[in-house]
Amino acid sequence: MSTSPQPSNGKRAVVGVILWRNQFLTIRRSEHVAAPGKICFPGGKIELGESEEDALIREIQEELGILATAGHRLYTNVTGWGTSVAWWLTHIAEDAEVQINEKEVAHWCWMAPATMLRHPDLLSSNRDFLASWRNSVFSIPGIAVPDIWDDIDD
Ligand SMILES: Nc1nc2c([nH]c(=O)n2[C@@H]2O[C@H](COP(=O)(O)OP(=O)(O)OP(=O)(O)O)[C@@H](O)[C@H]2O)c(=O)[nH]1
Repeated sequence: MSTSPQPSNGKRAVVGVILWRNQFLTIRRSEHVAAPGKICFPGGKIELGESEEDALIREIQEELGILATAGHRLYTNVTGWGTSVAWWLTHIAEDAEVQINEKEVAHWCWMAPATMLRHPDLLSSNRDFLASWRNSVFSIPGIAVPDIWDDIDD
């Protein structure tokens, strides 16, 4: 767990890290939301009085039309724009059928960590999450940091 030096603006968000065969479930944000077209994990803002777990499950249902379960919190940071983000290991059923909400999500896919880290459209705060994982600030059960990352600058 890490605390970033940026001050928080009081906004809180939660993000779901969903794994399948050494890949993460990633979305491309739609053109109608903040940070349009950026690549990131599913998630969103935590409403007043809502727990991180409830917000996580609600956001994944809204964006992907699937029922998720919260595993545990992997990491927290504060984005460059002041939002406090909780990053949760999250589980979905093997046979879950994703149906994206096109107002919020343009596309989804499974993406290898190194591909995500190198992606030109990656949401910048996700680079911090991936770099911190790579630097063993936290571990993600079920997946090892890929060796190929030795070649990538962070
Ligand atoms: N969904 C998502 N948000 C992320 C990620 N990483 C990250 O820093 N965030 C930040 O978490 C916050 C949640 O953003 P969001 O725009 O997805 O939330 P939302 O759907 O509730 O927004 P809205 O209701 O205003 O449309 C934003 O500040 C966003 O930049 C990520 O991987 N996925």
